[in-house]
Amino acid sequence: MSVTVRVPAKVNVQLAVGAARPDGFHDLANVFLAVGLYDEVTVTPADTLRVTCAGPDADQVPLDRTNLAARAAEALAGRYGREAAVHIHIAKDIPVAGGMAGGSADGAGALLACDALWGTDASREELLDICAELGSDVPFSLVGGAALGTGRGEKLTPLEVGGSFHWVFAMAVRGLSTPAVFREFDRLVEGLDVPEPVASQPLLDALAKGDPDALAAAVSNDLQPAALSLFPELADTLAAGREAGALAMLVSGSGPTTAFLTPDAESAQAVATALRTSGTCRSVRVAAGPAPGATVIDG
Ligand SMILES: C[C@@](CO)(OP(=O)(O)O)[C@H](O)COP(=O)(O)OP(=O)(O)OC[C@H]1O[C@@H](n2ccc(N)nc2=O)[C@H](O)[C@@H]1O
Ligand SMILES: Nc1ncnc2c1ncn2[C@@H]1O[C@H](COP(=O)(O)OP(=O)(O)O)[C@@H](O)[C@H]1O
Repeated sequence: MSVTVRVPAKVNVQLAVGAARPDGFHDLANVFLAVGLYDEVTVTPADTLRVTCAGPDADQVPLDRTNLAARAAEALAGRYGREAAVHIHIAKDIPVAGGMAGGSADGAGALLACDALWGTDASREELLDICAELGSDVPFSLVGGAALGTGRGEKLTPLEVGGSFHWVFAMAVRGLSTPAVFREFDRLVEGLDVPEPVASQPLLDALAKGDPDALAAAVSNDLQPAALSLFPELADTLAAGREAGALAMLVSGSGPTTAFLTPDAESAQAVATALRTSGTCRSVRVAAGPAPGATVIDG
């Protein structure tokens, strides 16, 4: 018997970053929107814990115990005093090291899949606690939809969304490491007074109304200057999207995936076509959000 869970990618429509905390993390006002690009995580009983992965970026995914899906299975097994004896297969469609929380998605997916396979019947709170131990973005991958993440991003408040937003994502030729981008943020703000991160009310209103023009006027990402500093060519991708008529363009989280907000599904296709021919990115995908969080689709 196997269980398969589908888990979405995310884009951060606002990412406000505070000063580095004593523990090295940064307080955030992180407005997550789940989008319809998915990994599928399948767990099957096995003699020992084993991870396999298929998909365009599969060669960049670690298959050892550092894989977030393996860590999730071990964390749940540890709490319930059992062995994490499962084969975890990841059908990966979310770009790796792209600022779209692909690893976090696999962590949340494996957790939910193992919970169903083993019949542990952990409460939502318990699953969210394990997610927060695995990484700052993992709780949101479980929950999906739209949410404000505070603390290091793990404390979630669900947000109302009044419609579907149409996005184009441009994948870059290489990845960016999240810690390296936060370190670059620290370097760029050195000597400056970094304000407390707060969610933008106009942005929350735009989400609630489902108004793409208002959302376009309100999106922001405090990590964008750091991502551009480490990966200057991203400015060319952003410019290509602007020329193609996107309402707004920004780096997704720590990058280097760039995200383009468009008025509707048809204009998303047009912006995608222009980006594909611009020669400024590796590949282009269209996806709408909000999308549901981790969901058992089989088993
Ligand atoms: C930046 C964001 C925006 O959603 O995502 P990505 O763009 O990478 O997907 C997240 O904050 C990434 O979350 P996640 O990838 O889960 O990070 P974690 O494993 O918790 O932390 C990895 C490293 O990122 C830095 N980090 C992360 C979160 C945070 N609030 N402050 C930090 O300084 C720390 O250096 C930490 O050691
Ligand atoms: N299941 C996983 N899928 C992808 N990357 C993983 C996974 N588990 C651990 N990682 C590690 O996490 C790093 C960040 O990957 P990812 O979560 O895709 O990007 P981001 O943090 O930018 O959203 C990868 O470079 C990889 O070393």
